[in-house]
Amino acid sequence: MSPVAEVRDLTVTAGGATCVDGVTLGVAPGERWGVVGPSGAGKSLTAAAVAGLLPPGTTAGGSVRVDGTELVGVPETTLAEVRGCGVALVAQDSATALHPLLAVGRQLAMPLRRHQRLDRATARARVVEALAEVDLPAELARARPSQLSGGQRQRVALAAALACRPRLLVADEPTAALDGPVARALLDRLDRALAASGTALVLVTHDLGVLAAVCEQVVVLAGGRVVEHGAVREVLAAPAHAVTRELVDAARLSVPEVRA
Ligand SMILES: Nc1ncnc2c1ncn2[C@@H]1O[C@H](COP(=O)(O)OP(=O)(O)OP(=O)(O)O)[C@@H](O)[C@H]1O
Repeated sequence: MSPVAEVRDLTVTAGGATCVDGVTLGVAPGERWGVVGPSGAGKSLTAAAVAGLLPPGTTAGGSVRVDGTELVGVPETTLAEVRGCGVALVAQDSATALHPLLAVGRQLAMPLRRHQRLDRATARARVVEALAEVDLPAELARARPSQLSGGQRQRVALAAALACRPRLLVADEPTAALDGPVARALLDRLDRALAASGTALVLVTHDLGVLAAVCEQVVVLAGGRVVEHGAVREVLAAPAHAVTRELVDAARLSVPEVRA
């Protein structure tokens, strides 16, 4: 099967500095990759490039293909099409991107109608389904984000990302703003929603426990470069690079926690 995402020799420069330097990565359908590394390693910029959402002031080189469509050096219109349904992003602050006063259902339905050209009734049904996938009741479609808890808002952001049934979800520290039990509950929903839809995942996390619980493959970045990659279980059990060893030592992760 052709890969969902193919990243080849990706570079991202900002203000004359090379922040991502030659990253290569292939994501197969349904596969779950974690991206870890110290602060400033280039994890977020790599994730943003894969999602076609690099911030202004940055320039990408190399190649990022999602579902066969090139994202580097293409017009915003092409990126917008791919973001519609090929790839979706959920970030630490995704919940804050929701309009606080606009009903949840309307916000989730808008991209479905625009990108998938669903009629009103079909979009509404899909919104209810997307909310159910993250364990939120249909009535919540009528609520405004300002009426919800932080955890509920982040679940809505996750439902919004998954509503179009993207082939790839890019999640950049999606639980960083949530406390322990709420974060675990969100990851549990993410896990189940991905399993149900067969959506592949690229997950940026600083938490090796989260990595081990959610992902099968990992890429370790340092200084914008890939220093190690492979199966999570193997990399965490026997880290080959000093940076990975430091991360593992810091997390004091026990091997039985690692996802099979
Ligand atoms: N919009 C931007 N403009 C200029 N430089 C940036 C921008 N975004 C990131 N950088 C720089 O690029 C480098 C990599 O940043 P990035 O956010 O990808 O790292 P990270 O591994 O996600 O770090 P953290 O774990 O701290 O979030 C850093 O040196 C950062 O200062």
